[in-house]
Amino acid sequence: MQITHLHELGWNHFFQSQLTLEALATSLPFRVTGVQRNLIECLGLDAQGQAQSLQLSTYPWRHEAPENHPTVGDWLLLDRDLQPLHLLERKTLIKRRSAGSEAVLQLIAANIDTLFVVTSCNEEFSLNRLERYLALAAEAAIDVVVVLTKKDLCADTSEYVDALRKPYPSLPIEVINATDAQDVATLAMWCSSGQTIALLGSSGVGKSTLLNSLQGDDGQATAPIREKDSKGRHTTTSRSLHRLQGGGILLDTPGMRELQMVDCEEGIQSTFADIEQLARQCHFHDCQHLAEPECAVRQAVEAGKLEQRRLDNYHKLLAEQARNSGSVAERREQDRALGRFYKQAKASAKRFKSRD
Ligand SMILES: Nc1nc2c(ncn2[C@@H]2O[C@H](COP(=O)(O)OP(=O)(O)OP(=O)(O)O)[C@@H](O)[C@H]2O)c(=O)[nH]1
Ligand SMILES: [Zn+2]
Repeated sequence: MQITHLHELGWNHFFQSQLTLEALATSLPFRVTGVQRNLIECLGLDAQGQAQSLQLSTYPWRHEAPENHPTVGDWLLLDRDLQPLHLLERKTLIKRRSAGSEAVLQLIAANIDTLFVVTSCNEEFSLNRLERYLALAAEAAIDVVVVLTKKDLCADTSEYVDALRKPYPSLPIEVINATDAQDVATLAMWCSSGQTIALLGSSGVGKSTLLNSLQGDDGQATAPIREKDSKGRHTTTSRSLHRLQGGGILLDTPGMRELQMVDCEEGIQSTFADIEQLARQCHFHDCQHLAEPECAVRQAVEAGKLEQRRLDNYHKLLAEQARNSGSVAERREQDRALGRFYKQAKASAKRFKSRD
């Protein structure tokens, strides 16, 4: 990816304002384009203003909590010798619980401005799934645009739009044929220079198709680009960042799939603001809206004002997030305890050694 100005990578006032004038003059911001095991890939301008893609070791972060490790989309400050100084504060962050039984917090992506939640005008469309995505985005404080694909294969798309409009009147919804570049141009206003976008959606809804259409003639840029690192070695970089026709950046990482709710209570609350509002009229202030008497939420369901499905999903997502957050917190505590154990073991080993 060729760049001549950091703005093309998404650099803006939010990040710049974190730097003192001195830091601005003496350090170099690089954007993280990929993280693989012990290597961080990043892209920026060197001291001569030349575009550079670099691979750096994650070693300086080895003692940091998972939340403080670099992730795709992060801005990393380097010194003039291209050595890492520190990460800049994130505008937004998407995280998840890792797959498998181990409850480890994984960072998915940082500094996304707009999330395109992609779903199709067919049986794949699921309000439950959309509510989950909306809660995740709300928790990360990322703006959402719902993109309904495959309109060309659907006789009447209004039922899908209406189902979303009712609970979310101000949510931007775009109905498109993802294979048609002209149609996809309706998304241009979110894809201008300096903007970072990500796609979220199930397999087969048209994310890759949409990416290709948004890239226009630059479509081939989807393939990994080989660039030289600071030592002149060839590296494959920028695999997760794609430049769009409008100048924006699309951040595409495998981790966006199978997102689970972690630390997401506020996101769920704002996504289900109607239920939260009704809950204020429940007789018990800690009403769970299950079997309590004088529950305004259940009354709304009985009166046909609130879908039973929506209430069920609200309960399900809250339970899921409580379970995941709990286990992540437990896991953090275990890690901390293990860290203390290692430290103690090291200290006593030293003591024994000094006795020899
Ligand atoms: N007719 C039509 N076909 C579409 C549209 N969007 C996607 N498709 C087709 O649907 C199939 C799946 O699209 P992909 O772009 O591969 O879906 P994806 O979301 O990237 O899927 P994963 O890579 O599995 O996550 C492809 O054959 C596309 O050509 C659309 O709006 N209209
Ligand atoms: Zn209630």
